[in-house]
Amino acid sequence: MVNVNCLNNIASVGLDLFSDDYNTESSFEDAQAVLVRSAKMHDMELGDNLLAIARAGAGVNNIPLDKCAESGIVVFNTPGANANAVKEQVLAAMLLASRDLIGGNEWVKANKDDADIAKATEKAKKAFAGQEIKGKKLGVIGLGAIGQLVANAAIALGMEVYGYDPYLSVNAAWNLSSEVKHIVNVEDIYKECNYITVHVPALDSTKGMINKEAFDMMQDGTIIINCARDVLVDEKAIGEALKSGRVKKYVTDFPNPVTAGMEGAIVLPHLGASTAEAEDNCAIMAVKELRNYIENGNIVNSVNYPACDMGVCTSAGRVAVCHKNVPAIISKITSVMGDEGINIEEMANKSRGDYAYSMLDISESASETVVDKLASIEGVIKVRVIK
Ligand SMILES: NC(=O)C1=CN([C@@H]2O[C@H](COP(=O)(O)OP(=O)(O)OC[C@H]3O[C@@H](n4cnc5c(N)ncnc54)[C@H](O)[C@@H]3O)[C@@H](O)[C@H]2O)C=CC1
Ligand SMILES: O=C(O)C(=O)COP(=O)(O)O
Repeated sequence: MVNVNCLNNIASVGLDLFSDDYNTESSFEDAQAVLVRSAKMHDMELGDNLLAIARAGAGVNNIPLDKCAESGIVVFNTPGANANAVKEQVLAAMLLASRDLIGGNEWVKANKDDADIAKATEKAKKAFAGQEIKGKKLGVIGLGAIGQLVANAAIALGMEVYGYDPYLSVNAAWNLSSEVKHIVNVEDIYKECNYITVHVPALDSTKGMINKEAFDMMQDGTIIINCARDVLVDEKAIGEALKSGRVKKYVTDFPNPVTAGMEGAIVLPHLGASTAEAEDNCAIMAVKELRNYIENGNIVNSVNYPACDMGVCTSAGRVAVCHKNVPAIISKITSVMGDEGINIEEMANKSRGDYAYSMLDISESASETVVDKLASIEGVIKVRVIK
């Protein structure tokens, strides 16, 4: 039985994909596999039995990726599975920041008992007049799964779109409308755009990237949308930019003690991925990734170990080894097999930064002796007999 712990609510359509060999009611301490959304895991004690964590979503800043890699715990996310939900929220955010629909609706609620509300409406409405997004310039910072959908949708809505992503993958570039203007210096976005939306992960290199210097370059009345992470925007600086009129509206998906009451901000309670469709997509992808890793040893969509996929094992045995990415370790692993008279029928080795992963399809199932010998090699972190 494989113990699975869910740190957040995970859509049942995903959990239903676990076979009877999985117990999805496990405690965290006893779990071999964990499913998580936004629960913060940095201070959690990671058990020796824990093999994998799947983030049903995109952002992994709530998970201690290096600590997991060091312990041979493979962390997965679900790239793109909630991107459309966030794209639709960004479109709504641009419209909410452009038309005072929230203020207008509040006025209606406040005047609901007025028998003459229809007449009063025609006088009051000028207070809620807005602007159109068609023809305006939108800057998209980060053109991954979400950014590219936002950019393409904005083109379809008649906006002029500037896109910035120095690490853009070739696949992502293929998906991007040719009408998106390729920006190589992010300052051009700050200087030129009426709307700016950010879609980068929270990393040391991106924290506070939208700061005072950025606001100083912007035009008065710029609208900022942040459905990525609060830490990307310097909150003191945006508070001041809202006061001065440099920024007209800040739409953020991340309430905190600073943003929650910020004048000029529209603050949403982290709803970007909260659609039935996105929750189902993420749960299905996360469970499939976990099962593929637990049952076959394959790594697909990991954020701390390399991709490594040998399909379903057709040999008599398969061993998977999480190890450090250091010289001579592969020859030590294969020597153990040779010394034990085991034939390696197929093998894969992949590395990612300081860590690597080897899978060996072998002529017999690895014995305890083989596992002990592999585990004692310096730099080997975790050895698993898959078959
Ligand atoms: N509000 C919500 O509920 C949700 C928020 N998110 C947030 O949105 C972020 C992006 O999500 P996805 O698009 O799915 O991720 P992704 O990994 O597909 O795209 C991120 C993009 O950012 C780019 N990037 C990294 N550093 C950059 C920099 N300094 N400047 C410009 N571009 C940079 C990368 O090259 C990549 O193309 C997530 O990391 C997460 O924090 C994601 C899903 C839901
Ligand atoms: O996928 C992401 O990065 C998100 O921010 C979504 O978070 P959630 O799964 O709604 O807690």
